[in-house]
Amino acid sequence: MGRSKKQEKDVKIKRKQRRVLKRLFRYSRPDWLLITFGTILLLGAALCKGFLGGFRIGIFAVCVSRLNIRLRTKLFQSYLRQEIGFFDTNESGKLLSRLNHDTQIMSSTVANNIAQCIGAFVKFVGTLIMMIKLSFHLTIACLIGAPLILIVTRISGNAQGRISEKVQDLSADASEIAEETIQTIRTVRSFGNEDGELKRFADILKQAYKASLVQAALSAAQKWFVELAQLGMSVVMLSYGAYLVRNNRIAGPDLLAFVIYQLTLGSILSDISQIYTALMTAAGASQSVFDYLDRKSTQQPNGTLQPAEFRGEIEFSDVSLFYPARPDEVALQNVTFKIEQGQTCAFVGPSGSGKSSCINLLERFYDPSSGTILIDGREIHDYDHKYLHKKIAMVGQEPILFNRTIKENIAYAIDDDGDDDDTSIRNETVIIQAAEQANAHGFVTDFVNGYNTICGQRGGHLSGGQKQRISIARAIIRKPTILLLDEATSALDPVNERLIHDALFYNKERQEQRTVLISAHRLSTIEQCDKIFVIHKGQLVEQGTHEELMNNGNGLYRELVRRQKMDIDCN
Ligand SMILES: Nc1ncnc2c1ncn2[C@@H]1O[C@H](COP(=O)(O)OP(=O)(O)OP(=O)(O)O)[C@@H](O)[C@H]1O
Repeated sequence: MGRSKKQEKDVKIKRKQRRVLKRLFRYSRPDWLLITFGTILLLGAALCKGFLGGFRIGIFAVCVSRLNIRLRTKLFQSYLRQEIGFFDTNESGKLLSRLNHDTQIMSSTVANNIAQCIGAFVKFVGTLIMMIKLSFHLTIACLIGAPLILIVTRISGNAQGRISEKVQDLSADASEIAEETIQTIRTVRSFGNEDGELKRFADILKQAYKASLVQAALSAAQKWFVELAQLGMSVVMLSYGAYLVRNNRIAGPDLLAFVIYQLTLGSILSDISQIYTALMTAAGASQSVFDYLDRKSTQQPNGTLQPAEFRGEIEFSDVSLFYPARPDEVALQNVTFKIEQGQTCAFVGPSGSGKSSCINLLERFYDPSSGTILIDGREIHDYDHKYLHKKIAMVGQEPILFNRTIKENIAYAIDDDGDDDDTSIRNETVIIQAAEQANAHGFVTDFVNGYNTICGQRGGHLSGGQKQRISIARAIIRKPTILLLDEATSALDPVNERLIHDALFYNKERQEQRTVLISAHRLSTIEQCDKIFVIHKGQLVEQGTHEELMNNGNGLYRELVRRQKMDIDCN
């Protein structure tokens, strides 16, 4: 019974409220025009706010993407301009982490905080003006703690910037480990060392996590300090405000308004402090990116020479080389030799003696530390970069193919002057010709997809010998005047090796005048060379034809040949 009484009472109250509301509306009826106008304004404002808010988010998203694209393109461009020594000392995983990860942090933080920074600044100035208008003395009292907040923010922001730099470095190290492990997964698997690599990776991430904890602690401490300082400022301001009211130097309502402004200013200062910290964190992440962006290649700039005639004479004059990664060890020492146009010459010598280094210098992967390299009597760096690499082609010790079709890999060296049918038919013909010369046509046509077979990452879908032959085809398709072969046929069986050597340089009458330089361990393959250079511990110790060198009783070449013959006989 009691319950129904309570319900009746509630119903009565609700009816009363409704009546009051209806009455209120009735009273407002004369102002319906103004109310309608106000409602329209309200809706309009809400719509505008929503529209502008959405627009703002969209615009900043676009800004982030544009900034990111610009940064990444510039950074990638800067990488491509660096000398090869740069890549010897800066691991690819690190470079990729900078390119993909750090640039993302930079662009998103900067683009998102710029607007907030400007907004906070405008609000700060506006609020300050209003406060000064209400009471200059109170404003001064209120701002007494502000410099302290700014100083602490600055110190903490800078420290967080440094930590952020460290975290980015560590995350680049982790990328490096992941990249290296994935690239070398066969070796890792063959030693069963997956756990070891995982541990290396996780240890670095743990270090990054520890640094992030310090960063989080700093940021929390900063927040507490700012809040505390604001509280202190409010206490000072209120005590002083009460004193001013008591002495009739400020009206009570003005003090109330001032308090509201002061609270607003406090939250703006807190925003500014957070924005500063975020910008400093971005600055930390940016440091290495900017270091790479600003880095100038240490290699001598390329020249502009593009002579109509390129004969292919090579001359090393007192050339020494110290690799940037090992600046204290000499790789080549005072090497001097001359190779005439069209000659086929070979570098021989024990492993690590400096054969590839000579070839690296001719590719301009490195500049000599001293001495000069002349081609057709002109210093190698005087030639235009593209021109030089059209005239000089190289097949390296570990030929790398792209993860494209065989056709595309061989055509990599062709300058496409259009994609019309004529060009592609012409290209197809030269691709097959080059593959035939490199003794690759046979095995390529045996594949189900022929020239459209995908080679896999770094050519991983092909055997070592197949990779070498595709690389040779890619090198000779340009009809280079100088051909550098650095152990380029080492993975082939002797029959195939002989066939390629015959096709490339021993049947000279079939060839255009081409200078060929071979670095080889299998000495039987280079006996017919016009000149053989014997390199030992970075020095050129002998040179001559096979017969001349064999006649040198104490010569290193004769000794190397003897040892190889013994090995063959023993086997
Ligand atoms: N990029 C590099 N950075 C630092 N040192 C290098 C680099 N490349 C080669 N070296 C060093 O230079 C020396 C000569 O190496 P090079 O590759 O020219 O020898 P090589 O005669 O071609 O050896 P191999 O017959 O084993 O291929 C070696 O001591 C080697 O360790």
